[in-house]
Amino acid sequence: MRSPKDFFGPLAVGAPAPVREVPARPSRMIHFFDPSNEKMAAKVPGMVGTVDVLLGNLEDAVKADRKEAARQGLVDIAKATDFGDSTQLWTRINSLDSPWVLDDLITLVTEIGDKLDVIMVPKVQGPEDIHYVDRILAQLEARAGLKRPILVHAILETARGMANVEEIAGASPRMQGISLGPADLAADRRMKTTRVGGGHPGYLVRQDPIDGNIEGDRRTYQQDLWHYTIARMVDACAMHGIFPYYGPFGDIKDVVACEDQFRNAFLLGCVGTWSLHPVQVDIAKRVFSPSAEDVAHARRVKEAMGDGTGAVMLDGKMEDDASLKQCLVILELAERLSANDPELASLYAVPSPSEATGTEATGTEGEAS
Ligand SMILES: CC(=O)SCCNC(=O)CCNC(=O)[C@H](O)C(C)(C)COP(=O)(O)OP(=O)(O)OC[C@H]1O[C@@H](n2cnc3c(N)ncnc32)[C@H](O)[C@@H]1OP(=O)(O)O
Ligand SMILES: CC(=O)C(=O)O
Ligand SMILES: [Mg+2]
Repeated sequence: MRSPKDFFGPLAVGAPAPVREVPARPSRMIHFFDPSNEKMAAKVPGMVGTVDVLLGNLEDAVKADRKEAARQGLVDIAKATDFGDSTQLWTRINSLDSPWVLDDLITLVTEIGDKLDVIMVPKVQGPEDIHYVDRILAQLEARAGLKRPILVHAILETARGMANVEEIAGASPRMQGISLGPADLAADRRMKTTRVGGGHPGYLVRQDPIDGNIEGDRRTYQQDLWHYTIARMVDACAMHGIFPYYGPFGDIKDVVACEDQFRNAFLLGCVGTWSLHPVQVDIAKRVFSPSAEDVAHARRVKEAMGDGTGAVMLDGKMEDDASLKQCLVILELAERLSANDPELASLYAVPSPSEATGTEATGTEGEAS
């Protein structure tokens, strides 16, 4: 364990100082693309500004004989593309035990380290994996003369990683967030599913027999296979001031269940999800942006609560310091998203920067519909 005094010191001479706080940039959808797939890669420049994160994937879903092409494809795209202020560039490197990962890190940090915001590390087993990446990144950043540190995102996709999730979340000031990896995690846990995320009709509870008739008509209720895992990941991330994400939803055609899965994660505290196909981008945007109704309600609670202490009645419900805190989470998110999105700013009636210097916006519920 590092001493708290050393935690924010660079791990290599000449490397940029670690961040003290993870930047809270919008990352509602981490959009995956395969840089070795020419058709898919050609679409990437056109997606800048329409997605919060573009992620060049080098790991699973890229064929073994296309690994070098994917790495070089990502370098070429990053060099040729201006990602602007509203889209980040991330990558998912190959796993730490693979023959490709060292070249992934060396090439990407050296060639496009100034453009890369976050490196996603798959199959993280414990804090030792983050420490390994942390030191190598510091050395490569120093050699490349980078001025800002590249952040690290872990995928939770092994039972050991799950058991160590709190230590992983706090392993380095580089830690930006954690995503659920339901496909590998299911395999590693020896779950009996064959899907990439989402629910399963067999995982259910059944209504008690009526009048003792076990063969009678009894309702069943499908349960959420991922509830425990996501909730624990959210707690680990919140505890360490980093961001939790749902991961992939593989049933691309089932946009309804995809939206449900995303919304469960949003309600439990996740800030975003992965989009694997263009059809999932708008679902993620819709789900991970709070509704206009929730924003308007949060604003009313804030106004009604005055100095933020005590209890008031609003529409027949008790509001107090704790419900206000929940409302502030919604308002802070709405303001952050509005800063880059005039449509959301108008939907939420968030004042423009010049208006914000005057008095606070009021009477907005009618406009935010
Ligand atoms: C468990 C995990 O590790 S999940 C993470 C790893 N997996 C991934 O990254 C998968 C990424 N996504 C994909 O590979 C693809 O979307 C697939 C294989 C699922 C489906 O691809 P396709 O069969 O081409 O889908 P489809 O025909 O509906 O595509 C429609 C168009 O969208 C494009 N497209 C598909 N996915 C993407 C994407 N992720 N980004 C940009 N464009 C895309 C296709 O190239 C196609 O373009 P066209 O209209 O010019 O022909
Ligand atoms: C996300 C991922 O890699 C998985 O589900 O295995
Ligand atoms: Mg995986």
